[in-house]
Amino acid sequence: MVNCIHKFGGSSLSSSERYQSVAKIIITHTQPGDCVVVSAAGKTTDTLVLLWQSYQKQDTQAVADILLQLNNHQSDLIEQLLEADLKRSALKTLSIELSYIAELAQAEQLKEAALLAHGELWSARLLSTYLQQLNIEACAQDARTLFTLNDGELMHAQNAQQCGQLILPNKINVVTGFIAADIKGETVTLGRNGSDYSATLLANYCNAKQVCIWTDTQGVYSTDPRKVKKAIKYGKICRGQANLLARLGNPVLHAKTLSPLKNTDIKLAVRSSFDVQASPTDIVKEGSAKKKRFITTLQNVDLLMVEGLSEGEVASVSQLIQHSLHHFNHNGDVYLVVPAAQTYLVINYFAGRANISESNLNGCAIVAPEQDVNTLSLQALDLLKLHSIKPRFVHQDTGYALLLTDQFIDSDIQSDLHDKLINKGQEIAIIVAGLGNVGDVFIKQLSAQFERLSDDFSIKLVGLIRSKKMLFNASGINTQQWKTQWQHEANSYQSADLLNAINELDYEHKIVIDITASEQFSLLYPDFVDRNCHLISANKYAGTAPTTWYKALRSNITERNLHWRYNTSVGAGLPINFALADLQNSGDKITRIEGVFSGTLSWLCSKYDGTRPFSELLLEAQKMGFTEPDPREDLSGRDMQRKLLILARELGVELELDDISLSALMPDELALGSWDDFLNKKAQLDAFIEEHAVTAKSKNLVLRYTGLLEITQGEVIAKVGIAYVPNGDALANLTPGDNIFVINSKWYSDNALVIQGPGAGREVTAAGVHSDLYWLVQNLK
Ligand SMILES: NC(=O)C1=CN([C@@H]2O[C@H](COP(=O)(O)OP(=O)(O)OC[C@H]3O[C@@H](n4cnc5c(N)ncnc54)[C@H](OP(=O)(O)O)[C@@H]3O)[C@@H](O)[C@H]2O)C=CC1
Ligand SMILES: N[C@@H](CC=O)C(=O)O
Repeated sequence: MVNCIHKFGGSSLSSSERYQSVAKIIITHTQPGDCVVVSAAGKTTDTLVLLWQSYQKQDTQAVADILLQLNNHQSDLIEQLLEADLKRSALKTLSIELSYIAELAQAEQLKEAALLAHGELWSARLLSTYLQQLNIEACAQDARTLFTLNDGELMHAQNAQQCGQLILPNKINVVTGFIAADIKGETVTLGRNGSDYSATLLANYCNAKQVCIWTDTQGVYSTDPRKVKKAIKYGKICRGQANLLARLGNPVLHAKTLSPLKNTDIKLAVRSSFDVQASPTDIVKEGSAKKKRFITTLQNVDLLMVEGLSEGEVASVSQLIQHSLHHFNHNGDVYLVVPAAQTYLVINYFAGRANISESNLNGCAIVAPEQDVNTLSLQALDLLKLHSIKPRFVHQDTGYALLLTDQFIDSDIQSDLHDKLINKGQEIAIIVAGLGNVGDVFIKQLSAQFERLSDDFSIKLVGLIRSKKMLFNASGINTQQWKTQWQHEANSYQSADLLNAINELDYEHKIVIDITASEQFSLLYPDFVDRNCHLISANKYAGTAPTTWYKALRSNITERNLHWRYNTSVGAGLPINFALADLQNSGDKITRIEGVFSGTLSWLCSKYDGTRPFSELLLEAQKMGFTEPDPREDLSGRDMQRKLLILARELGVELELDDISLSALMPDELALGSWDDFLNKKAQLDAFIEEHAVTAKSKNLVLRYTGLLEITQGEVIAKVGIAYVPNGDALANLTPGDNIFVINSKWYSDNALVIQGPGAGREVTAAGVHSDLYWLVQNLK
């Protein structure tokens, strides 16, 4: 039984390293009986086309040179991948084949399709042999034995039978893409990019459950991500829109690819073979995904007016020029959009029934939900006018608008169109983890925040997560009544349930807001990022994770154009991270940060005067929502140590948590055991503090808990701990609960920059998380 047809394009097989990556994907993502459809490696098809053209021009030197080039490329791949007998035999077969091509060329008997077929044959043979070398049951399948065409038409019933007989249920079948045979057994091709078509055809013939197209992009985007940085990757798009896109300039999918899936339940996914963890774009049946907005660009096309176009003619002419074509009715006439380079072939095909209406046009198409098309088309026209672009032809139809001009639409204009038309009205899904002190207040403030942001986005709270239960509702949770909904609908969950729920969300943007203090939850960040979620953290664990993990997370976030905000992880609502980023972005160099970075310890030390036991004050601070869930995180200095590490990393200093020296504000033994054990021993804490306070007082100083980060000529001093501070010192005179950051830099060298204010508390921290959310959403625009 064929479960999945995987397809790997040329870029996925362009080097021996790429073959190795593909083999890894096959090992982890296939089961016996599955098929792997392959294209020619790298630019092999282009080289074979060049060979064909040189042969036609009878340029024997070029033919010999290109054959040598092909030999070198294939031999290198074989040398690097195969061993011993397998290598010798593969090199021998290659040499025989290339000699045979040379002989045919000399005898003037080369045939184009049979020549081009070699690219896919080489890929299938090499990959299957390499898999065998890795002890995987694999075989190469020549698609000319599976797909037969009669007079250009696929013989579906016969092909399904052939596939049923030849696809081996106990092996990985590595099948050549792009090629087929006619009824005489001669090689024919399925057109440029025909390998995707081979994969969906095979899925149809084998009744597979799904097709996975592995490519060099991460999926289907709202526009070309190479030109528009803020292009949005969609998790799901429906087949109708995918079809339109294929005909209107989006190169990821080709119109033909989708046709074998019509009226079937076969799933189709587009995903990256370069970034296997990245979530795919699923191309789903009509109605199974919301309609999305896209902008595609067209370059150098002609507009042909065709008389008496009959059914099937567009498919035939597409096959002839090996390009997806779009046709439409406009004011009673039928038009075809044709790549200018192919116009003469199309005109010939229609033999007097097609005329050029406009030539050498560029343009763009806006594909959108039907109800939005008219407004978007008008907005696009206004924007193009602002860029002094005059359209020559405008057409609107179901689900799209086409604007053609004889001017060039560059990537700046494309970005502007994208910002104003596509980004506007996008949907953002918010998932909040942690509904304790801060989380609860954050959600209370959420509906007002939604209102502030609703001009540009439609934002919904879709997930609430605590340690044991979660509540997910893809169409939105009522922010005012979430507690009632929680009581009735929250369910126990495992991490996999949470990740699946996020996978299913059909939103342009997803933001996971972590207001837990859980290391376990922070370990899911890479999975969230793989699912294209932006992150906001009040939680400090990810920001203080071991450097390798932390760096991998950061680079993954950057690669996917995602954002990670964590301002409240240091200084609660104080804009410390903003300030540091701003100073550094303006060319300053920070050399020293000293201060009190714990609201809890600030409050406790300022409040403590010996009249009440320190432990009593600690319980009060806990009640006020200042402390960590386990206040010993604060007393141990660990929490402040984390904050110092986050600050250091903001300055580009590479440190691990334990590189920051620490002395605790409690006896070490109190760190062990449960919270109740701690409470039973609270007298030890009280005695410890009293002793320090008395010693400080005897020196006319006061007890504080401070942190220091100093960077001088490559030397880093990083420490947190107990300090005795003179009464008049800024660190001594804080309002209880305040944090203070005394910053020295190139510009603030003698007179430090000071940021001071409440450094803990439900309201300020929740407001700080909102500030991160606001920043993030503004940066999605
Ligand atoms: N309080 C403050 O003033 C400030 C806090 N912060 C940071 O904000 C975060 C939250 O603090 P606070 O609200 O006081 O903490 P609370 O203890 O009040 O709340 C923590 C929440 O996290 C949930 N949680 C715990 N483990 C997990 C898990 N594995 N998966 C999902 N949810 C989990 C808890 O769920 P359950 O209810 O099921 O236990 C609870 O709802 C902390 O990281 C803290 O450092 C930052 C600045 C200031
Ligand atoms: N326990 C923390 C809360 C914020 O991180 C503190 O008071 O510093």
